[in-house]
Amino acid sequence: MTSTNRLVGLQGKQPLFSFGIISDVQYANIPDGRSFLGVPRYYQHSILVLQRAVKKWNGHQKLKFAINLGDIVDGFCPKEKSLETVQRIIKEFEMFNGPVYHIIGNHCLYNLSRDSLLPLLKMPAPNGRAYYDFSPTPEYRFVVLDGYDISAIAWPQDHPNTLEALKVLQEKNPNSDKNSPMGMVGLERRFLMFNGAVGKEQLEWLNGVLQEATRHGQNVVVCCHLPLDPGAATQEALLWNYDEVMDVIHRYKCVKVCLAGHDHKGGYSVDSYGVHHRVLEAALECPPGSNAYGYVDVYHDKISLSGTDRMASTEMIFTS
Ligand SMILES: Nc1ccn([C@@H]2O[C@H](COP(=O)(O)O)[C@@H](O)[C@H]2O)c(=O)n1
Ligand SMILES: O=P(O)(O)OC[C@H](O)CO
Repeated sequence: MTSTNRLVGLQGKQPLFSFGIISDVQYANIPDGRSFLGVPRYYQHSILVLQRAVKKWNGHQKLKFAINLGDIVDGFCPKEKSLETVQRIIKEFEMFNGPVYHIIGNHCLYNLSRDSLLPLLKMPAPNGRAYYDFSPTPEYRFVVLDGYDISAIAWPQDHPNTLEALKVLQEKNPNSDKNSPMGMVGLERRFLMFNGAVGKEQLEWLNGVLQEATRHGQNVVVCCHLPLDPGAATQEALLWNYDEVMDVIHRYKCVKVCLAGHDHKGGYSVDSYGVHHRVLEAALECPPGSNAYGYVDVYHDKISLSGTDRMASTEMIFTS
């Protein structure tokens, strides 16, 4: 037995690879505030959480990449400051010694148009898309979904995707404030303007990626700003067509874990097909001095999230 093997034996199995994770930084250089429901939001402190995350990730030394689950800037950021604020946050992410994979969130889109946002976030996606996949090792594939593909906040006002989204909201949400779920019942409460859907073309693309991953025997992690399982998030935070996306995912056995942000308190569930859903606690809601970030160890048979402070640790063991 070599000394390395002995060490592995003592410490348990070594991960195939590891990566850093954070969500909903929602930084703005404005006084602290509260959500609509009164939850405190620490707009200026959140950048410190991000800085501490990056420092920790760099100290770890073995993280292959980091994932930002969306909403790096807050909607209350004064619009004349949007560009410099987004650039400032991206610079903080760039202090990480490795690639960072970004996902767009509603607050990003309140600040900048999709066209200006995407080049700044340097997504590895062709044709101006905000959905993509990457394979950090032969055993794994990551799929990043754009939950604001069909959305009333993500495209020019006359864009077909905006018009399609407005039609959905008109049919599903009776309120004049389309961000209000007032009077809406159960899962129908997700039809809010700050959410959106994955369009038909993206669904077909997802199906193709999962087919290919299955052919290559890869495990898949799906990431989306908007949660995909009612068990892991409040109804008001779900992707409009989470059910259609999950129908595609459940056709295959390769998707083991879905990661999301948006629902700031965080959540965790395992659905009836054994897919793990982990919604991450927001950096924005960390009172000064506290944190919400983590790193994830990836194995053949499980994914283990080690969270800091407000981000709970979660061991996700695969059932098949
Ligand atoms: N229960 C709710 C939640 C939200 N709204 C509307 O959405 C806007 C954004 O909400 P935040 O949680 O990000 O503050 C808020 O300004 C409300 O218009 C709502 O009506 N009811
Ligand atoms: O981060 P926000 O302002 O989009 O809030 C999202 C809600 O918490 C979803 O329930």
